[in-house]
Amino acid sequence: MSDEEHASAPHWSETWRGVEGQVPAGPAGYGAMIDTLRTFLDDVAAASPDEAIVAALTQDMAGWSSKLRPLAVPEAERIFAHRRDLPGRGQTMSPQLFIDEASAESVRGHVTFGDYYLGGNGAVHGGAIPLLFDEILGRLSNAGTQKRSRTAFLHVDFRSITPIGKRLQIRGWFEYEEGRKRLLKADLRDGDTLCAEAEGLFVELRPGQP
Ligand SMILES: CCCCCCCCCCCC(=O)SCCNC(=O)CCNC(=O)[C@H](O)C(C)(C)COP(=O)(O)OP(=O)(O)OC[C@H]1O[C@@H](n2cnc3c(N)ncnc32)[C@H](O)[C@@H]1OP(=O)(O)O
Repeated sequence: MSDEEHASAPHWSETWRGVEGQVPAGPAGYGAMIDTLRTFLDDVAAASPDEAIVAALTQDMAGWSSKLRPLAVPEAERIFAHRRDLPGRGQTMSPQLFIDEASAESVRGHVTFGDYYLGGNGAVHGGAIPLLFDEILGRLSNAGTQKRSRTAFLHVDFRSITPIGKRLQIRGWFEYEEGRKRLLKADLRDGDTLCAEAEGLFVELRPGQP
């Protein structure tokens, strides 16, 4: 999918676009590069390569690292994880989250964990699921306000295995706000099956707090 198609696809609602503000300009094709990287990581995880492939791949990857290293920039100028117009914010640490509907109070989306996120026996790794919840609730907590917050705690209950390779539904919503504290909840479902649910406390940062 091209960057232009990403931008017009219904994965990122106009509502969140409005409340999250501007996204950094990046080179054309950045989203497609990240998609390719995701597919690559899934392929690496699923493959059993021979010695020749391992040697060639190691050399190719080292070559790309030496091209990228001199291009490193300070955090504020980075594109990776800052492209909020792309599913998964243009990063590969957590799975590609598609936002289907969002407001300042709630969000609904879908996600498919690739082979890269496998824990064992077809189930998603138990550390990847809190990452997804932190991502969706962290964004929701900050949607609609200039007052940024950080996760103080994130409680996750794993209710049944989360399958690899299936399109799953995720929801997040505000429970209440009390002073600087914002309590949010989320759940992750495979059709009618509840896979996991989360409760997170997000605390609004004071001026100057990192
Ligand atoms: C392009 C980018 C896109 C952006 C898109 C980004 C999406 C991803 C977002 C991910 C967000 C993250 O993962 S953030 C990274 C992970 N989180 C962190 O690193 C946070 C580390 N912790 C901290 O910095 C701090 O502990 C804070 C900010 C959370 C709170 O410290 P503080 O500001 O000094 O506040 P403090 O006075 O202690 O607490 C305020 C109130 O909250 C309560 N409180 C505080 N912590 C807790 C706690 N763990 N459990 C219960 N209650 C707590 C206190 O009792 C108090 O209640 P009362 O007495 O007032 O009733």
